[in-house]
Amino acid sequence: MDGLPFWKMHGLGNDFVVLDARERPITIHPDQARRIANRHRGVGFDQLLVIEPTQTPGADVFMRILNADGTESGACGNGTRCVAALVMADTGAETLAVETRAGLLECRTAPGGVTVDMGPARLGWQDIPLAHEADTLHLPVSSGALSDPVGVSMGNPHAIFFVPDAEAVQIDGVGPVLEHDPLFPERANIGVVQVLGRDRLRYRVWERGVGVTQACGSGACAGAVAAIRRGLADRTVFVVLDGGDLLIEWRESDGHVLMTGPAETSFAGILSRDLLDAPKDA
Ligand SMILES: N[C@@H](CCC[C@H](N)C(=O)O)C(=O)O
Repeated sequence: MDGLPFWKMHGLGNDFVVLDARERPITIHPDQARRIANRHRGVGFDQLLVIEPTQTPGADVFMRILNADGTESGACGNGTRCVAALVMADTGAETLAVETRAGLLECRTAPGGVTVDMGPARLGWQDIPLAHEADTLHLPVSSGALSDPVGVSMGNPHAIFFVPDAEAVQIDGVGPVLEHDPLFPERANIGVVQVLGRDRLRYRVWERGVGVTQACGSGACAGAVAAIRRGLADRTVFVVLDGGDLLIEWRESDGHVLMTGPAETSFAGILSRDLLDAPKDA
């Protein structure tokens, strides 16, 4: 395979390699994704995003999402803002419909970035999914000082633990244990939330398939939904992540979650052939 042009983008430090497969198909094997994700020998990313054509009525592009460990996810909030910003800058449009495995996401330019309608928060135990029936407002899972989380699917699985001090949680210790808990057959993104006020939440994350990241857009949505379900926050909240703030609204009329935040391009480059050569675990 020849070298491939890419963009390096990020949303609040959650960083992406973005590939454009609209004109020419691009298949990335998990082993290739892991090589590109390597921050010493590759380019480094939290997620690899592939923009693909779509036949779905109403959709402008399809976005494939690969984690740094090569696994695929249904949702990536920060990545959706970045892909939307990139394509909208290219076409001059102010709106874009991005199809993902989790559904069609309407995006529009907003002051300081992009607003994404992340679709409805899904709250059934099969939606997360869980290994067995359980109340998603009080999941029966714990590790160390973390217990009694709320389960939310934003198209990908999230467990949100409420804590008195988010900074005190050793997220890289407890995160991998909880990510692989048998309650989560597809593993889960693990978030801790400290309520700073009814309109302000502090959120830290251990991302499924990645580890600690500076920000997780779908996780910020899940954190807001969890806090609202528990009666701890209003319908519109700022979520404070390591990389900055996102504005999240859980709309009462249709249950959709709206996320607003920045999307930035760091640089453009070419993925070298050695990163793309025949997959080692094909
Ligand atoms: N960083 C993303 C979430 C990416 C996917 C996640 N790690 C998963 O496996 O579900 C975001 O901004 O939402």
